[in-house]
Amino acid sequence: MLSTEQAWALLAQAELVYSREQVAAAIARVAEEITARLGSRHPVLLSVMGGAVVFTGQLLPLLRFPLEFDYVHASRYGRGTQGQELIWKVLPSESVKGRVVLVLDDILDEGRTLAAILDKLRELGAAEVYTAVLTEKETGRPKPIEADFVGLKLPNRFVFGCGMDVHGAWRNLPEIYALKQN
Ligand SMILES: O=P(O)(O)OC[C@H]1O[C@H](OP(=O)(O)OP(=O)(O)O)[C@H](O)[C@@H]1O
Ligand code: HPA
Repeated sequence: MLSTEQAWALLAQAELVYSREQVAAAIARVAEEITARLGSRHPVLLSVMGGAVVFTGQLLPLLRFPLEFDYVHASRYGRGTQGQELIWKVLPSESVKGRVVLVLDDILDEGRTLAAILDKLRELGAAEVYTAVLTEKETGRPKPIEADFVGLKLPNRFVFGCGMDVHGAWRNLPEIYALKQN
């Protein structure tokens, strides 16, 4: 865990990538796109804990149509900055069977997390699966999946804020920052 001083030092040295106003505008646009595409489908929204917590909390009140809410918990970065094998902490519930499902996540980086979640949902018999991400990192490398709804594009840097953590800290920030490059 970072010490309190280390957490503040990381933030002081970081670069602002998107302001809270830019994040809010992107979420409002994504909400309109989701409404246009899924507003009549009574979907199950599946939030990927813990990173999607801020995106989910800001998006849901902008969706004025019938939906159900559930969550999964999968992690492959832990407190580090390099992805490892995906660890399932809470699997999708069987109630996704036959349903239109919209998966919400904070970031599409290498795409391995969402690809594994989509595989699991299809295995459980979801009828259609869509994905909405607050951010997508432009890694310059091919990804196993493409998101249906994307809020903001990110540079190929380690970022934090708006649900994304740096060594476990700063998910709570309303802006998005890039970690100082060494
Ligand atoms: O596209 P990928 O390279 O697979 O990375 C994206 C995933 O990484 C983060 O989760 P993390 O493993 O850090 O768990 P967390 O949500 O608990 O922070 C993020 O919330 C995404 O789910
Ligand atoms: O750049 C990132 N920041 C925080 N969490 C992440 N999970 C995947 N990529 C990132």
